[in-house]
Amino acid sequence: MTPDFWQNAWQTQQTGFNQSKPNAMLRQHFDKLNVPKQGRVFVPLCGKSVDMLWLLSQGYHVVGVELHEQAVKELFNEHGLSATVTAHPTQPNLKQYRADYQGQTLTIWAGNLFDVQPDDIGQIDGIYDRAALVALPDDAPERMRWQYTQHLGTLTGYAPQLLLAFSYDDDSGITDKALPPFLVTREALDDYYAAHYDIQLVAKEKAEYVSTRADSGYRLAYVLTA
Ligand SMILES: C[S@@+](CC[C@H](N)C(=O)[O-])C[C@H]1O[C@@H](n2cnc3c(N)ncnc32)[C@H](O)[C@@H]1O
Repeated sequence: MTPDFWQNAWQTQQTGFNQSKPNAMLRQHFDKLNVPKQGRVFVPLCGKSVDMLWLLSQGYHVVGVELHEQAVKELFNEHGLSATVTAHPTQPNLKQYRADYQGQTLTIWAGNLFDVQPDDIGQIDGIYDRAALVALPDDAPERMRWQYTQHLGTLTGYAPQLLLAFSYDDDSGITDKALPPFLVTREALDDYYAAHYDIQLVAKEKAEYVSTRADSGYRLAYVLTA
């Protein structure tokens, strides 16, 4: 999806992906990454997810990237965090928001993930992908999802990753492929990541609602380790 699509989604409040409380699969499976306390967790396409507050509360520093700057401001404001805002030294489209939270640091780059470089985010010990990979299409010629996974690897050195995804009961009936969230099959995951990670499906839970299409299916949690 283009940046315009997401800016418009936020502006028109089509943000059904926002959660009111920390994700159950995050809480249950994040420790499988073995990220040391005080380690640094990267949250790509982070929105204003409360999952980041949960990660901070567990003793991790969090680094996120989000296109929609207003969402970043809301994240800090809604949790009573006073952000220090800094311009990027060379990239005019990036702005850093930073605050301390319970002894840890929350750093969010407001801007496009593809403009962010490894030096901007520093050493990363773990990655949390919820509604990031599935938010991107993979149609040729852009292959945005492929580009995302390769850039994520460059940014993080393929740090261990908790990746949340979903599947439908019956994929054959899904015809609307124009809007996110997109189905990411195991074959596609292997294509993106198998050269760098061991990919383990650690949970598959039946759910009545797995996407904005209201199709029932399964919530999936993958742990990716080098
Ligand atoms: C489906 S939402 C998920 C947000 C968050 N991960 C969550 O769980 O609530 C996808 C988010 O990615 C952001 N986004 C999309 N493309 C982006 C890009 N290229 N760089 C940074 N953020 C992007 C959108 O603005 C949106 O907030």
